[in-house]
Amino acid sequence: MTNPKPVLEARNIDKYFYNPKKVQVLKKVNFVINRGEFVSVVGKSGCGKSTLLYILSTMDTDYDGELLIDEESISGKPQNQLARLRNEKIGFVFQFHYLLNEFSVLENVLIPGLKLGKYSREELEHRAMEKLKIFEMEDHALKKANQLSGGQKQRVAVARALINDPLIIMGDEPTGNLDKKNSDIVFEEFKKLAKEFGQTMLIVTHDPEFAEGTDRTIEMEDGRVI
Ligand SMILES: Nc1ncnc2c1ncn2[C@@H]1O[C@H](COP(=O)(O)OP(=O)(O)OP(=O)(O)O)[C@@H](O)[C@H]1O
Repeated sequence: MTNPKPVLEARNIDKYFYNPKKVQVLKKVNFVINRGEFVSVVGKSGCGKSTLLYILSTMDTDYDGELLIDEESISGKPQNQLARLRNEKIGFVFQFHYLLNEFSVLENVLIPGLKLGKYSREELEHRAMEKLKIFEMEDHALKKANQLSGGQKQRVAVARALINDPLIIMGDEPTGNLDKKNSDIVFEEFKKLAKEFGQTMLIVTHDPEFAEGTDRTIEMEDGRVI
């Protein structure tokens, strides 16, 4: 067995909100996600899951403790460096797909690639088609995003998250807005990414079935990992 390689590490993360009283919503959160792990984060509404994901995804920098991505401490880095790191290393899938309706499926998938600027437009189109194929969406590539069903849109959102070959995919309730049938389909796609591609993923979910299908579950209660 090769040694596990840490992709994401939270060390003693504390987070406070002032509304207007000071409230601590994350309390000494510690964990490591290793390469190839498919991990879910569960816990009751209000326990701090979204707050944690916001910090882990480098979008919220106002916390105490340390965050390491790819074995590098990123706490205290300037915003422009964080933006680049996010684009390069993290793929996002949210509850709502956030596709641009007036753009084609193909364009939606390649946009984060254009932003990163590592590949030419031609290469990106090729890569985008490859990602769409994983989810059997390649035949829809030239449709406008608003011509797709909810489940199809979310599959495109997952393909988009993969365009820059991220180190880790983070999801906030990626099946939360879908009916049972579509949520099952999207969940199967996540499982396929884990099994066939060894993609590292950290997914916040309310769905116990989804959590059960992941390699490991991080359970939160009142701002702590239990
Ligand atoms: N911007 C904010 N200002 C003040 N308090 C906040 C803010 N955002 C979240 N909170 C509080 O922080 C706590 C954790 O919220 P968070 O959204 O992280 O919970 P969650 O576990 O993701 O909940 P849910 O499952 O309902 O999405 C809650 O008590 C919430 O009211």
